[in-house]
Amino acid sequence: MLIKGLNVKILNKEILKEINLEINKGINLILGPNGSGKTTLLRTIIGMIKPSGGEIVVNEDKSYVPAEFFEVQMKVIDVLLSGGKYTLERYKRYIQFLNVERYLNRDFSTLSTGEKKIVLITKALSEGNLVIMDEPTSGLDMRNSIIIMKVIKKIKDKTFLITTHDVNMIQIADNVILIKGGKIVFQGNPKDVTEDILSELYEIPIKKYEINGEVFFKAI
Ligand SMILES: Nc1ncnc2c1ncn2[C@@H]1O[C@H](COP(=O)(O)OP(=O)(O)OP(=O)(O)O)[C@@H](O)[C@H]1O
Repeated sequence: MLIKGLNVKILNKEILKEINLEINKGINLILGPNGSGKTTLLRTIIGMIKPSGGEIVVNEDKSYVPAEFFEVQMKVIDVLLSGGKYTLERYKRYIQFLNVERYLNRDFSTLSTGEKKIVLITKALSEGNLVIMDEPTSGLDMRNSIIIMKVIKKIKDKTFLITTHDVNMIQIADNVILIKGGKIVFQGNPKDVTEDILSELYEIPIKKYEINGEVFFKAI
């Protein structure tokens, strides 16, 4: 996917300013403070918001996991099949990986927040080649967050565009995009994300730690 000179205005306010991005296969991770424009960018890519300028070139099938979702009175299996594009066969792999079998005949509205999220992630992973996920690990416990991250990391043939507030996801990314005030302030290799860059992004001191070769960031 290619984004060229993208501008988005909402109620006459510039929310995204001159966004240029090349999004390739692997994990593309977007981080930025609250209100920086992450969700607006994802919503513009999926066509929910009309840009005021620029161009988005997408050649793959998109799927989307929103950060917040509406209650629907549907069985989980029908939520998965909604859209009517694919049969159940298509979903079996990730139903199994993410242990969703046990919910299939439950009413979606009766699931917990985290369980709902896992169902929607199962759907998105099964459907799209460009998988767009808004804070997929928020609301998930540590075990489920790790399971989702490991599953995503194992998938080599898809393009992921993921927003998060979890700076420790940086190390599993192939490409890191930092956004502030509607502008891209950094794009590149996770290894090049320094304490200084993150401290400036969030306007608090952040320190980098290495434990057994793994990198962690922590606000101090
Ligand atoms: N429909 C709207 N009307 C008015 N302002 C909006 C609307 N949608 C978004 N905004 C504003 O645009 C800015 C970017 O919002 P957005 O939801 O994209 O941020 P975000 O980076 O996803 O934030 P968060 O981390 O809090 O989820 C915010 O200042 C928000 O208040």
